[in-house]
Amino acid sequence: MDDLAAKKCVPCNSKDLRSMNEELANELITKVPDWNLVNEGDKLKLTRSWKVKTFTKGLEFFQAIANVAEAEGHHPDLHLVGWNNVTVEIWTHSAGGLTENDFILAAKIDTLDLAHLLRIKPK
Ligand SMILES: C[C@H](O)[C@H](O)[C@H]1CNC2=NC(N)=NC(=O)C2=N1
Repeated sequence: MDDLAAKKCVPCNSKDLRSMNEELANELITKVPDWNLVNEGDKLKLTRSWKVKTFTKGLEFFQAIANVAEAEGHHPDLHLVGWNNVTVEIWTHSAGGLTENDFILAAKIDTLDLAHLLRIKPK
């Protein structure tokens, strides 16, 4: 399975875009091991959480992700809770579940250098 981060998302309005089954999702999640595969009432999603240094750095974090999403035409759900807790959820709304687009977006987000925005976990 080639490098997901090097791939391009396909338009979500293509008629043959179908959500994948859990078996394939369990295979693909190994390519983005820092993400969680969650099943929310039979809808599969990818999620990942971070702690940011400040509320405004959380917004910078969102902007960096938004730039990737806009370039791909594929968008995550962004949550900033309790001023410094960021959670990103990714799924394909038009397919009602997961498609390869979601894993591509997650892999591209993982290539971003956002360490300067994050609270370093105490060892
Ligand atoms: C026309 C365009 O492809 C759609 O509106 C896109 C925009 N971004 C999207 N992002 C996600 N995550 N799911 C979608 O179904 C979706 N649809």
